[in-house]
Amino acid sequence: MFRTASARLTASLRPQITVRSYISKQTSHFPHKIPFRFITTTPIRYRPPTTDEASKATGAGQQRKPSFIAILAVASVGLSAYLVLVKSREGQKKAIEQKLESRTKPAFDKDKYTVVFVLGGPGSGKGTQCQNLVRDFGFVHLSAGDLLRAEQRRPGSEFGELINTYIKEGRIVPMEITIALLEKAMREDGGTRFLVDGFPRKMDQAVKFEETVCESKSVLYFECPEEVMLTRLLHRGETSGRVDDNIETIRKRFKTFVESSYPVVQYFEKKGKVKTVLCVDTPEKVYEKVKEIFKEIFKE
Ligand SMILES: Nc1ncnc2c1ncn2[C@@H]1O[C@H](COP(=O)(O)OP(=O)(O)O)[C@@H](O)[C@H]1O
Ligand SMILES: O=c1ccn([C@@H]2O[C@H](COP(=O)(O)OP(=O)(O)O)[C@@H](O)[C@H]2O)c(=O)[nH]1
Repeated sequence: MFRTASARLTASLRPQITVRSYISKQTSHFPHKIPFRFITTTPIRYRPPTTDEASKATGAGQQRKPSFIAILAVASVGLSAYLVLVKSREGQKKAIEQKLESRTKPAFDKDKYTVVFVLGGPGSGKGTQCQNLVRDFGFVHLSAGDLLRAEQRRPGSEFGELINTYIKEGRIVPMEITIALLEKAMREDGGTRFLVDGFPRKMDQAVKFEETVCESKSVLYFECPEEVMLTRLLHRGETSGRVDDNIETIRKRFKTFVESSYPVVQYFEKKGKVKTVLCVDTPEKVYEKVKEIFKEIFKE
């Protein structure tokens, strides 16, 4: 990480040094002083050097080797910037942690707010079905992945690089960040019925969210064979522009799902909250089953 930050800094500084020294040489030596190679013993009429000759004489355009001191200076600037970023990121993470720790009850009362967790492997169709539920049941769709990607793109975000790294590696972003984003989105929306899509993906997230934000009413679980999810994700990857819709990251996401996320489904199963839908059929057929389940749970 440090290397990347300092390398980027070096890269961004290097052209400026070259351009600046080129300009200062241009103004101090040319045209008042004629470069040495244009002074000859035979008197000739002065002709201004061509751009090519001038640049050869001044050394502009040539690859300069940065001195050791310059490299050291750039590296230490890079390191300091990186340490400041880490300190402020850690500070912010700690502040969220403390805020959550200090709560004695969830921020949202489960009798006034309805939270349904929508779980399933990557590419099982969670997002697709959530859109149908928003249309027919007046739910607000909160995709944890979308919220993380938005935070990653937000200019000035302390977590942008960290989120990008976790997503690219198919790992689960530290829970404080995701929980804070979900809670903020719930507050800002002002609705009362939420589909929390793709979260919780790990036991610590499940426990912390229910303790501090809101207890879930139900869990919708999309069961899907890996080969089917793989085909869908590779197809989605052709247009999604997502850094994780590629074969290498997809394999890692499957592993993370089996090791960390499936235990969450089992945890809620023991509590009798899970409704499972097999989703190898067409989106329309899958939705028929989902709709029946929602009609049953939310009949009013
Ligand atoms: N039942 C389905 N049959 C075929 N393709 C589907 C089905 N459901 C979703 N898809 C497609 O598969 C891809 C992954 O679906 P998506 O809803 O984004 O999954 P998830 O949110 O679980 O990652 C998308 O390109 C979507 O259009
Ligand atoms: O609570 C979450 C939800 C998502 N992610 C990250 O976001 C990626 C994409 O998740 P999303 O739900 O958008 O897509 P899916 O994997 O379900 O297709 C995951 O692989 C994780 O790296 C995370 O860290 N925590």
